[in-house]
Parts: sequence; C-alpha cells; structure tokens
Amino acid sequence: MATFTVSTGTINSFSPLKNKKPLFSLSICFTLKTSKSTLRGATASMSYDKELAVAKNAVSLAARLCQKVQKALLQADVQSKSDKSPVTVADYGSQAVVSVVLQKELDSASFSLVAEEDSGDLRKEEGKETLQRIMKLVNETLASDGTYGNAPFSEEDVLAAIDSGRSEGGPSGQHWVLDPIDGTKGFLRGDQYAIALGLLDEGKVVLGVLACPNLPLSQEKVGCLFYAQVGGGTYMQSLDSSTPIKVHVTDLDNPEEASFFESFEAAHSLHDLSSLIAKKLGVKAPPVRIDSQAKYGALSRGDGAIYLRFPHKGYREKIWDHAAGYLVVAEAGGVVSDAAGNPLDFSKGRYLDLHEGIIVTNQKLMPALLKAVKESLNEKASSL
Ligand SMILES: Nc1ncnc2c1ncn2[C@@H]1O[C@H](COP(=O)(O)O)[C@@H](OP(=O)(O)O)[C@H]1O
Ligand SMILES: [Mg+2]
Ligand SMILES: [Mg+2]
Ligand SMILES: [Mg+2]
Repeated sequence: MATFTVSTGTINSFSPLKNKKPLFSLSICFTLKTSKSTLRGATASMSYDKELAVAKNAVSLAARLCQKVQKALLQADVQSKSDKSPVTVADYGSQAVVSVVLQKELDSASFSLVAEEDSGDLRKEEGKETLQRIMKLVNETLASDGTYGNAPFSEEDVLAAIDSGRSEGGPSGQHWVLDPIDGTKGFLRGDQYAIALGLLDEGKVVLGVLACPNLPLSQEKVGCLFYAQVGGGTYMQSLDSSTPIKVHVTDLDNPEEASFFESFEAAHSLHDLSSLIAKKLGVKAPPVRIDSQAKYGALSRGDGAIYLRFPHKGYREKIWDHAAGYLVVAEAGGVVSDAAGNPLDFSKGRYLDLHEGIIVTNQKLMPALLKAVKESLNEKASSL
C-alpha cells in the first residue's frame, strides 16, 4: 500500500470579500492514502451509493450558488429572521437547489427533508424582490449543471422547494437533513461556511456530505467536499470533483500537542469555558476559531485534534448543525459526544437533546477530554 504524507505547510483561511490578512493560520499535516484498496473503498457497492452520488451533486451545485453570492454580496441580499439571526438569498437558494436535485433524482413519494429555512418571510410583500433574486439564482445554478435547466422554476416552485424542508424527522424512515448555509455569519464576513447535508435512516446518520467552499484543500487550491457513508470511511475531494482521498482524524495522544477548534462567534460558544478545559488538558496552542461545520471537516483530516462547543444557557442545538459533520468525523475515526460522553441522538426530531455541549476528538484523547470537561463544568457551577 502506498501511503504518502503530504505536508501542506501553513494554510490560511480564504477571505474573498476582504482580501486581507487571514483570520487563522494553521499547520496541517495529513496522510493521503492513494492505494488501490483505499480508492476501491470509495466506490465499493454499499447500500447508500445512489443517495451519496445525488447528495454530492446537490451540495456541489448549492456551493456554486453560494460562491457566486459571496463574491458579489449586496446588503439587500441579507435579511434578519424572527430570532434576529441573518439569512441571505444564498441560504434560501442553496436550500431550494438541494431540495430540487434530491427530489428529481430520488423517490419523491417517500421524500422527507428537515432543513433550516422556510419561505415565511419570502411570501410577505417586502420579500418579493428577494424572492425574485433567489429564483434567478436557482435557475442559473440549475441550468449551469446542464441536467435541470430545461424548465425554469417559477417563484411558486422555488417557495415549494424551500418549504419541502419542513419535515420533523424522527426515529423511523429516511429523512434528509440540510443546513443550506451553516455559518451564515462567517459567510457574510467572507470567512468559512459549509453546505451540510446528511441522511437519517431509522434515526441514525448514514450519509454526510459537507461542502466547505473556503477551506483550503492544498497549498494551491481552495474548496473541499467531505463525504462519508456509514461503515465506509470519510473522503475529501475538491468541489470540482478531483479524485477523492481518504482522510483520518489525528492519532495524537498527548493533549499538550493538540490544538482545538471552537466557534468564531463568542455568542455561539463559551470561549472562557473552552479555554479552562484546554488549560486543564495542558493544550498549549491558542484556539482556532472558525465558523460552521468546516470545523468537523478540518478535524476529520487531522488539522486539529479537538472541537469544543458550549452554547450559552437555554440554546437548543438543531440536527442540521451537526448531522453531516458528525458522520464525517465519526467515519474518519473520531468521537462526537455531549459533555457527559453520551452519543448524539438524531432521532428526536428537529432538535438534539444534549447534556451541556458537544465535544469532538479522537479515541485516544477522549477520556482525558471528558475528565477535563467534567472538572471545568463543576468549577464553573461552584463559582456561580
Ligand atoms: N446562541 C447560539 N448558540 C449556539 N449556536 C448558535 C446560536 N445562535 C446560532 N447558533 C448556531 O450556530 C451555527 C453556526 O455555528 P458556528 O458557531 O459553529 O459557526 C448557526 O448556524 P447557521 O449559520 O446555519 O444559522 C446557528 O444554528
Ligand atoms: Mg447552521
Ligand atoms: Mg444555516
Ligand atoms: Mg441560520
């Protein structure tokens, strides 16, 4: 078996809007296995092969739409949702594109999609212009693929495609789980974001596809597509379909050498708490703060060893923020759990029921991480 270790040296986040100093730089060193057996693993006949091929196409097309919008982002394209979080024409457009492609290619009678956005605001008078922009983007993107461009989608078609994401999910049957843009705040800053698509079968995540258009693939190339099928490992390729390579989480066992990821946004995760946990573990490197499930993708290829996510009290995590990323990391040999070490349960509907937060690392580091998390949470509770 030929195993090459490719050191990509220092890679920087890509900021197309700002075109200035990178927000993080991170040394990555990951092992690319290009043996025949590894590549055969990517194409072996497994039960979700057709779904995987369609999901990769859907997510790549959605990424094309998002990249176009991020390049030419207009303030008018950004709205505020009722919970005050931002949403853009690209979030809606990406959701419509993925929904259309999945329904066209797969059995639409049993189709179920749990997705973040809905068309409520677009159906209001003030949403009319935004809807026009989304319709244009969706039609341009679908036409660019050559497969779906024959009959343009009307405003009603686009609204219906977005609203097909209203499923409640649950423990039985198959449900697609979509975050059309995860990390919208990062997307708006010109930083990291992801298009994240998972498939649940009987309550378990069986497919995960993660497009990270601004994540470096190598020193020369930016834009990664991670994908995993349950039992089949995790693969990474460029967004324009280069040969996939198998990726693995780091095999580091010394926390002192580990680096850790957390949300860029302090409002999304308690930075003080992660810093306390990291200190207890003996982690020396400063936190790597990036938006979105790009953190799961980066961790799955060994860029960093730990991801810590501790939302402020009262926040409920949604399944689309973790389903795809979870499988990408799990199939790359990583462990994802809540702060008490329980596995994540995606079978409960649109939300995840969690004890405190989400922690991710490899199998060797998990016992020490759990201990540090427990001690830190106790310390925090007793200081209140
Ligand atoms: N107060 C909060 N605490 C934790 N997560 C939050 C939050 N407000 C929003 N989020 C979630 O954090 C996601 C982004 O994750 P990250 O912090 O890793 O970049 C958002 O996804 P969207 O951008 O899809 O809305 C949103 O679901
Ligand atoms: Mg999200
Ligand atoms: Mg989103
Ligand atoms: Mg959102």
